[in-house]
Order: sequence, then C-alpha cells, then structure tokens
Amino acid sequence: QSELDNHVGNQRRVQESDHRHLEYHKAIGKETLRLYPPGPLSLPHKSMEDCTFSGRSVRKGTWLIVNMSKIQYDPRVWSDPDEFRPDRFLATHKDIELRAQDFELIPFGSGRRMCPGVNFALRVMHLTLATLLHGFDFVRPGCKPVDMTEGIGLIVPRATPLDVLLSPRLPPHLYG
Ligand code: HEM
Repeated sequence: QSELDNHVGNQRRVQESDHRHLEYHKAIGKETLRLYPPGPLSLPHKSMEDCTFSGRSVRKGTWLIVNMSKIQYDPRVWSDPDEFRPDRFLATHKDIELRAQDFELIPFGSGRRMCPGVNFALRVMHLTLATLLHGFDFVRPGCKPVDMTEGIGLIVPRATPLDVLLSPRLPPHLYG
C-alpha cells in the first residue's frame, strides 16, 4: 500500500501502466507464485529421445512430470523456504524472472510447452491485486491469521474460504 500510495497517490485509481514502477508489488507476485503455485506439477511430457538426466537414464517415450513446487521450496536455493518473504526478490534473488530460464522459479513451466497464458495471467493478477490493495484496507474478522492450508484439486484451491472485511481508503468518487 505504501508503494502504491507513493507512485499512484490517492487521486486516481491504479492502472496497468503503473506496474513497471511497482517493484515491491512485482516481488509479492513472484513470492506468491513461488510458495503457492496454482499448479504444483507440470503437465505430463514425453521424452522424445533417450537421454541422461542427473545421472539417470531416461528412455525415449518415458512420461515425465516436473514437481515444480518442490523445486520452488528447495532450501539450497531459498533461505527460509517456507516463509513468505517478497523482499528476497529485491535482494538475494533480484535477477530471477518468471518468464526466463531461471529454473529455480517455474510456476508457468518452461520451454516450448510452458504456459501460453503467462502474460495474460500476470497482467490480470498484478492489476487485480494492485486495485484491491490500493482501494481497500483489509482486516480479518477476529484478527485471526490467514489459513493457507491447501485443498485438493487439479488447480490447488484453498481448504477454507478467505474471509476479509474491506474498507475503502480512496476518495468516494473513485469507486463510481
Ligand atoms: C497464474 C496463472 C497460471 C499459472 C501459474 C499457469 C501455469 C501453467 C503450467 C505450470 C502449465 C504446464 C506447463 C508445462 O507442463 O510445462 C500450463 C499450461 C497451460 N496453460 Fe497455464 N497457467 C496460468 C494461467 C493460464 C491462463 C490465464 C491461460 C489461458 C488464457 C493458460 C493456458 C494454458 C494452456 C493452454 C496450457 C497448455 C500448454 C501446452 O501444453 O502446450 N494458463 N499453465
């Protein structure tokens, strides 16, 4: 909210074009997709030829599934891997990009079968989050911590609904 207040102010709503100035906001997006990838496993891929991977031989035609979530919690790469710490993407991991060949963070997969919706997904995710954070203060009923337990599904759902109370923080005419 501080970053949004600094760059956008409180006399207009946040726009998609503001995104390039919102470094902490981008870091929140990366850390969220690191800890809570909507699809923790890749789609199945089939090896097109015999190859060796990490010392193991993989025969042509083998079905392969990448456990992306496991990679994104690897303690050799991420200190305090279970902690939600967006600031790591402003310091120790500042060069890691979501669409690049940074295999430590691949919530959209990688290579020619990576998610074709990546640009659309990131734009919608960032603008939605920025609009909510800029426009509202969030309070949990009873001030209870958020339960991040995962449910079961093809795309990981929350186990319990997220209840929050929103209160507007911008001038009334911006909510028209
Ligand atoms: C945060 C949102 C999203 C995440 C994290 C995500 C993640 C993924 C992942 C991990 C894969 C499998 C990649 C692989 O196996 O190598 C995938 C495939 C795919 N995604 Fe997404 N996705 C998201 C949003 C979207 C959106 C918005 C669309 C469409 C508008 C989309 C369309 C697809 C399609 C069509 C495939 C299959 C690609 C293929 O097999 O060639 N995704 N996505």
